[in-house]
Amino acid sequence: MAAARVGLASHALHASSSSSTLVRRLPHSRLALLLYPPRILPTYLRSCPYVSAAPARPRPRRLRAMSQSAGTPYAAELAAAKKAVALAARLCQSVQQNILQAGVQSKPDKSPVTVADYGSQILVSLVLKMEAPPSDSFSLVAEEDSEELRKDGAEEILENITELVNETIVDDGSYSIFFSKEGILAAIDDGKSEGGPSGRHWVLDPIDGTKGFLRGDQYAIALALIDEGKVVLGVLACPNLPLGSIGNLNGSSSGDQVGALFSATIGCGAEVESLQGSPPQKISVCSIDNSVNASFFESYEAAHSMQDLTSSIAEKLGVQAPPVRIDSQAKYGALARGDGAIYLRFPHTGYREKIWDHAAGSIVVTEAGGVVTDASGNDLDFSKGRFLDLDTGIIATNKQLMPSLLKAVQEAIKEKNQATSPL
Ligand SMILES: Nc1ncnc2c1ncn2[C@@H]1O[C@H](COP(=O)(O)OS(=O)(=O)O)[C@@H](OP(=O)(O)O)[C@H]1O
Ligand SMILES: [Mg+2]
Repeated sequence: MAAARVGLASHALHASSSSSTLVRRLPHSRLALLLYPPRILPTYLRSCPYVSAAPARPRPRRLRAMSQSAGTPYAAELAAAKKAVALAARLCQSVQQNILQAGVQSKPDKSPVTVADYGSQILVSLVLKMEAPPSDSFSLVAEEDSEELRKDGAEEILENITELVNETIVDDGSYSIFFSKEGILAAIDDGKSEGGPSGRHWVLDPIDGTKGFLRGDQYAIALALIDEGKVVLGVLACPNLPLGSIGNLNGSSSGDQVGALFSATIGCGAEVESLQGSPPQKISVCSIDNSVNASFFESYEAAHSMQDLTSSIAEKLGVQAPPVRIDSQAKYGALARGDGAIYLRFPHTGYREKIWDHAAGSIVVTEAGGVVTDASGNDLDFSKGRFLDLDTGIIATNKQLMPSLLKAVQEAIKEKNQATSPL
């Protein structure tokens, strides 16, 4: 089956270069740092050598306050999470725009994505520390750490990250904070938490789908909160995903707007809004109950999922449509709003799934009425640290299709194992 490809580089360029409603212009306050009591300031913000008040700049572009339903559980955390990923998305968009303009994607050079990865993680960590309600201790389980940046030869990249982060903060205007290089390294290492079954842990993939990011295609900034071992909220910023459906599966959107922000809080449903700040709309998974009419998502990268197995599953279900291959957790977002019916992810043997690749996406889908399980039908367990301890793969769909999907998955796996096992 030929795969439909959702690549929207030209939309991304358009979206990020347009005069954006993502921001509103507010006077830059040099006093902002003083508004936060020292006990909730990040360590690196309390240490004078690392940061200083940023020089005032004209016309800061402060991120618009995101919607927040007071009285709902985790409302303040959700507002902070949305603001964090939207700010990080802004940094990523500007880097991706530069990559595409410079034509780096045709001759892969990992350094721009590295700068964006670290920059995104620093900004998310900063916003969470500044905006989320203080808890006993701040715990962030994130993909990046500073080890590589502390090595000889990494000076230029560290310089670039520092500059980019500081520019993004000044441009936004919410905080009068200026990172030194040491502050940047310390902020990255905020993400070294191991997570676990007790307490609260933020879980972050600063750029999920790095290969898609480099290609100019889909990627996501994925942030979730785990409370006592359960994912309780998730946000997915997908800067290149059309705000409307990609249901026609040919890569073009039903409208011109690009940049979707998915969010979900446990027990409160899932929503999508524009990354530029439109009112959130409730979303739900599709209601298809006959798999013949279903379409399915899988990884864009063949190395990330066993496509022979997914095509055998699709065949057993009678799926007619070609697979829709999208990078990153944008797949979960698209599934949650009914753009497709099934998500299949079957990494090659030996790969261990990380919690930041599924925490945000899975709650967006379950709160939209879907089901996310491993290949044996077990719920995903986010309480075991940085890895998911899984049986074989991850599948997601609506409640009606799950029984037949599980049956097809188990049959296809059995056949594959029989075909590969020595006699
Ligand atoms: N070998 C292998 N097998 C399975 N999965 C892997 C593998 N290697 C990486 N990864 C993880 O996949 C993340 C990207 O998600 P997807 O596979 O859905 O998207 S993509 O098609 O690769 O773009 C990708 O996330 P990022 O590293 O954040 O891009 C990885 O965490
Ligand atoms: Mg990832």
